[in-house]
Order: sequence, then structure tokens, then C-alpha cells
Amino acid sequence: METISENACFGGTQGVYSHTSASCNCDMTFGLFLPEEAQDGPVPLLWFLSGLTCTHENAMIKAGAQSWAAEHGIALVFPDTSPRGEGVADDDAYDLGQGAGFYVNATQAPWSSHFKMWDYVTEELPNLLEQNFALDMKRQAITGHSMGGHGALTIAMSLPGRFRSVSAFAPISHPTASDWGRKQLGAYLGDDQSTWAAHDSTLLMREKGFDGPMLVDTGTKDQFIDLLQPEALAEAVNTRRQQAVLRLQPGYDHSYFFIATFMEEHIAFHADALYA
Ligand SMILES: N[C@@H](CCC(=O)N[C@@H](CSC=O)C(=O)NCC(=O)O)C(=O)O
Repeated sequence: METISENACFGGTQGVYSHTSASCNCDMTFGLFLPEEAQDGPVPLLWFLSGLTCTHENAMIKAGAQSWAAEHGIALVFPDTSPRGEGVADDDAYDLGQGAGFYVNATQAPWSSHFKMWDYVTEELPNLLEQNFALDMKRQAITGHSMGGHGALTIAMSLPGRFRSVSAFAPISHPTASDWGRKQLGAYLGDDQSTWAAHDSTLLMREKGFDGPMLVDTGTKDQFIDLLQPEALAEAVNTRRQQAVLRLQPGYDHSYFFIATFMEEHIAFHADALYA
């Protein structure tokens, strides 16, 4: 693992690190904020999965998360959203290929040789973090934005016991029924739509739900709201009687201004679960 940068931040350290990823078969970069408390022992960890076109950097510099994480003594990890590099397949469209990994393991050419973001985020990166930093991996929570909200919800529901709480900002909630989903799941997983269901939070909510608290915010003026389909997830939450708070925030759009506005509440929500 190589240290790219480390900066003092709200009493802790904001680091950026790169490493050779076996899952993605390329070098991967991630951001990690460690609060001051990490100097004395392992601290709980909150994952932030980012959306389309993002690298590890967008949320790290725009979400305003570090101050609230420092207040609660929680570490934050900001993974990249896809494999990258010259030898890695890409597409001209912003919503496929590099910057658009969709948190799945691709099985189809030309994507399958690098696009293993599910394995990267659920296995390889957690192991690397545990081995190299003062993190209490028994106390993890997960959140994300848009494509990353989709990743947070699907990963949390698929790995019972791993995360104590899940939240999302404007998640893609029903990708098997959305143009933000059908295109990517088809490209990465192929035409057999039965393989897509494991990556749809509305379908996972209908099937199994999440064994902990859930918080989801979406703005009423989100320019992508028809692609996100918050109403599909809400209906599934209702039917399952899942413990959840789903909010439509009046006037907010899809941007990081929206995320930064509600970050304090999301981190306090996760802190309640991580310190219970
Ligand atoms: N370029 C596209 C839209 C890209 C976009 O809005 N990306 C969002 C995530 S969308 C869902 O995953 C984002 O987080 N962008 C980075 C940022 O820093 O804002 C278009 O123009 O339509």
C-alpha cells in the first residue's frame, strides 16, 4: 500500500492511499479519515460509496463529513467507484465503465477482467483496512449517494450482521426497472435478468430486508428522481414493515449541497447504532 497524502483534519487525519487490487486487477485509490481517537485504539468505520462519475475524491472533499465523524470518533472510508487505467475497459457514456462500476462483479466481456467492485468493497478493501489501520471492523456502518446509495443498500441487505446501520442519499432504488440500472446490469451481468435481482434494493427489501435501522433522504427537486424511484423502495419497506426512515426533502436536488446539508444527521444516525 502506498500513501499518496495525509493531512491533519478536525483533529484527525485525512489520508489517501493506493494499492494493487487483486479483485480489480489494477491499482485502486481510496480515501480514509481517521479521527483523533484512532491514535488510542480501534474506532468504528462508516463506508461512503460514491455515485456515477466520482472517484474516491468527490465525497471526501465535498460532503462535509469529516467534522461530524470527528465529533463522534468515527472513521470514514471513501472507495473509488470503479477500476481505472489504460488497460481497463471503458465506454464513452458517463454512466458505464470507468466511474460507473455499480458495485457488482461483472461476468461479461469486456468488463469481467477488472470490474469486480462487489468483491473489492465487501472483501478486499475491508481486509486491507483491518490489517493497516486502527479500525474496529465489528462496528461498521454504510452509506452512499445515488449509484453509491444503491451499493450501500444492496450490500447491507446482502451481508446480514456486517453493518449495524445503513443510510443513503438519493439512492438508485430499483435499478432493474430504471435506465440507471438496466443498461449497466445488462452490460456487466448479461441478459439473464435473474442475476440482476441481487443488485436491486427494492427487490432485496421485498425478499429479506435489513437487520437494523435504515435512513434514506431524497430531494423533491432531484433532477434524476424518475431514475431513482424512491417510491418503489418505500412501497417495499412498507410491505415488509422494515425499520426505516425514508424522507423526501423539499427543494433539494441531486448535488453534494444536498448531501452536505444532511450529512450531520446521517452520521449521528450511524453513531447511535455504532455506539449502542
Ligand atoms: N454527468 C452526468 C451526471 C453525473 C452526476 O450527477 N453524478 C453524480 C452522481 S449520479 C448517480 O450516481 C455525482 O455525484 N457527481 C459528482 C459530483 O461531484 O457532483 C450528467 O451530466 O447527467
